[in-house]
Amino acid sequence: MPVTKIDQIETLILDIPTIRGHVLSMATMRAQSAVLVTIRFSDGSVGIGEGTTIGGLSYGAESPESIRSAIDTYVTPALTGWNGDDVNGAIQHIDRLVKGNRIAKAAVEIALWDGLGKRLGVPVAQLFGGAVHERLPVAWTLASGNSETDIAEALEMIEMRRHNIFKLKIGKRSVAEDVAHVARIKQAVGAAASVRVDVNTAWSLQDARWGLRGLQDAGCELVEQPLPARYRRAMAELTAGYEIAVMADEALNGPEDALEVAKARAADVFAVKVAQSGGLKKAAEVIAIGQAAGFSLYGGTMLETGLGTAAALQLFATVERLDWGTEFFGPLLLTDEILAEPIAYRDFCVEIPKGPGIGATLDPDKIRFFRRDGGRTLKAVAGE
Ligand SMILES: O=C(O)C[C@H]1C=CC(=O)O1
Ligand SMILES: [Mn+2]
Repeated sequence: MPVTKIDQIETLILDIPTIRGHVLSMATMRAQSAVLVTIRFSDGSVGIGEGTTIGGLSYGAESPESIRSAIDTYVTPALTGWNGDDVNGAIQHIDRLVKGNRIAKAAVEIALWDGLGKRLGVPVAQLFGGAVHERLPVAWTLASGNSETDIAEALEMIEMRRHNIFKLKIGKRSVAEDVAHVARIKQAVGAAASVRVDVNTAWSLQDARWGLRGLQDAGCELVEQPLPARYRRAMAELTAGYEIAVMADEALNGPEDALEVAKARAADVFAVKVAQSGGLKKAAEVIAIGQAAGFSLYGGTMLETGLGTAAALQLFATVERLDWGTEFFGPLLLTDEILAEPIAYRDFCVEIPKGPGIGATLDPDKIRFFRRDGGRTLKAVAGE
């Protein structure tokens, strides 16, 4: 049988508005920008992948533009002509040629797994040993910037049975204001929901000591990345010092970071993100390190569209225990769906898409409409 080669790798940026302003400590999102990767193979098969970050360069070291340019300039020439079935060889080759740029690598790797799964007629979960879940619990992020709006949103989500886990984005206001905001929301939802917060690295150790004490007294169950990613010793101090669970997010850029965080006991929980880990395989390694070191796990998102979300679901469907559930709600934050068949959310869970590859098919009209080079301006996309 002839080898199935990588013929072409195409990239484009999609700008899709969010349903409301998403207020994070480092940026307010009004649109999400996703890099879509399409790999065409010599047998006519196609694989798709997504590389997405949050708030331009305000979340991490990669931007939509840098993701696209890293792929076009360095990854594509190195992989053109490569055996498309040799996903491991392709990943290792790129790792030797390109340092960092984990989100760019993840986008290409997802498209490679998708192509392989489609050619074999199996879901990507099968390539990782098989799914052990059909659905996973899914959180929603309350980040309108206003307590009353957040409360109304939370109550509506509980009523619809769509979410009963809420992650509140804090760190923009003073610690005292944030704690009061969290307490108001927890009081409003009561025992019907789990309330957690994400500080996105905004606090100093001093802020965090007051913050964690106040949050746990308010009934908040978990605090995500209160301190900058490099502050492992201070994160370890917080982890040991309070009952509230501490979760590492920005600190986890791949398996090497996972090992360091584990060694330092610099969290209780790993938020595992496919993009930040550098792909599905690397995310599986982060998960393995977390499990081996006795950490709890959580499926994290970069607020990907349905495409990146479907890819993540393929991996997390294979994980035995996700004690803190997942936050794979990205498509629900966007005004429009780019998949021909949307990912299903019901009974407080997200369902693992079925079908070969990552289980996602694009709606070509939506891609045409939202592509950045389609002639529309970012401001028009955001409805300004
Ligand atoms: O975890 C983050 O920092 C990013 C993200 C995940 C959910 C959300 O609302 O923002
Ligand atoms: Mn986070």
